Parts: sequence; structure tokens; C-alpha cells
Amino acid sequence: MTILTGVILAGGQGRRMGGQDKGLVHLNGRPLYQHVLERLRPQVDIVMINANRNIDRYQLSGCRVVQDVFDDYPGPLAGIYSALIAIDGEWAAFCSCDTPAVPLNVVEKLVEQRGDAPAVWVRSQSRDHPTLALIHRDMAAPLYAYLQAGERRLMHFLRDHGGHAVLLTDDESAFRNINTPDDLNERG
Ligand SMILES: Nc1nc2c(ncn2[C@@H]2O[C@H](COP(=O)(O)OP(=O)(O)OP(=O)(O)O)[C@@H](O)[C@H]2O)c(=O)[nH]1
Repeated sequence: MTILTGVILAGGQGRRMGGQDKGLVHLNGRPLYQHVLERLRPQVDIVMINANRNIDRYQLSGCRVVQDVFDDYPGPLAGIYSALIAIDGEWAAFCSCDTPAVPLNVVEKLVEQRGDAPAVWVRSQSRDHPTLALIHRDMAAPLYAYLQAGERRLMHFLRDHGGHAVLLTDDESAFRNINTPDDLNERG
């Protein structure tokens, strides 16, 4: 495998967080994205952040920051597409900015169980996590066509283009997302 880029998806609108930039809300005194950065960085060669606002604040991390190439907000697929056309190597490992306890071996597991697939995503004991995924950059072209067709369902896209889920049996709390102020208070 060539250079593996970790991509933190931080480009959403954070509506359930009252419109705040979710990656920058604080959990235990630090921006949420930094928790993810700390856990993703040892697993990959380089980390990139996908964000659409407060770019200068994300740049303080020292990571390259990539913005969506679309003007509207078509969802995480837009961030994945924008990152895939920007990476240097062939592969990117994606993680949402709102998953602060993401397992420290998740990328290793995805790489190990990929087989020949161009994409794999995490399935925990209770559900699928398509934004926690390893994706080859050749998926960019079909993803662009999918977005242009008005489609938005990431897991369907990955599955229909040769991807498969990788079951991880970690405690479910490792995959919990922070979406609301109540989620933050519970975890803080
Ligand atoms: N680049 C990009 N990333 C997005 C977009 N929408 C969501 N994401 C990211 O995808 C992941 C899951 O996002 P959600 O929690 O479903 O959406 P959100 O916009 O962040 O939050 P809500 O508005 O409360 O749904 C998060 O890491 C978001 O940062 C988007 O339009 N562009």
C-alpha cells in the first residue's frame, strides 16, 4: 500500500449542535476533532482534514485542510469525494470528526480485511458506520457521477461499487457520535 492518508470529515452543518461547527466544539477542554486526530494519526502516514468553515482554526493543527468542491452541502459524500481527488497516495481512511473514541486499531483492521475490495467500512455490533471507511482514490470518478445523479446514500454507493463491511466487535461506545449538546454533556 502506498501513502495512506487519514481524513477527518469535519465539513457538516452541525444542525443538531445548534449550527455550531461540530469539529470545534469542546469535549474535555479540547476541540472534538483533536480527539479524533490524536487517535487517527498513529494509524496512518498523514492526516488531512475536510472542513468547510473556520479553515484557519483547523489549519492550526498542522494538517492540510481540504474544502468541498461543491457549493451546497450534499453530505459526507462531498467531503469524501473532495478528499479522494486531493490525496497523494492511493488510499484514504475516513473518520467523522464526531467520533472521539474511535478504536486505535480501526485502520489496521480495515486494511487487513479489505481483500481486493476498493472500499471497506466498519460494521459494529449494532450498526454500519460508512463514514469510518477505507476507500481507494479510483472511487472518486463513480462517486462524482453518483453525486451528480442526486444520490446521497454513502453505504449504498460503497456496497454497489464492490465495497463490503468489516465487523468490529469493540464496545459500542467506541463508535458513538457526538451530535447534540446533550451528547457532549454525557461524554464530558
Ligand atoms: N464535507 C462534508 N462533510 C459533511 C457534510 N455533511 C456531513 N458531513 C460530515 O459527515 C459526518 C457525519 O455528519 P452528520 O453528523 O450526519 O451531519 P452534520 O452536518 O455534521 O450534523 P447535523 O447537521 O446535525 O446532521 C461528520 O463528520 C460531518 O462533518 C457535508 O455536506 N460536507
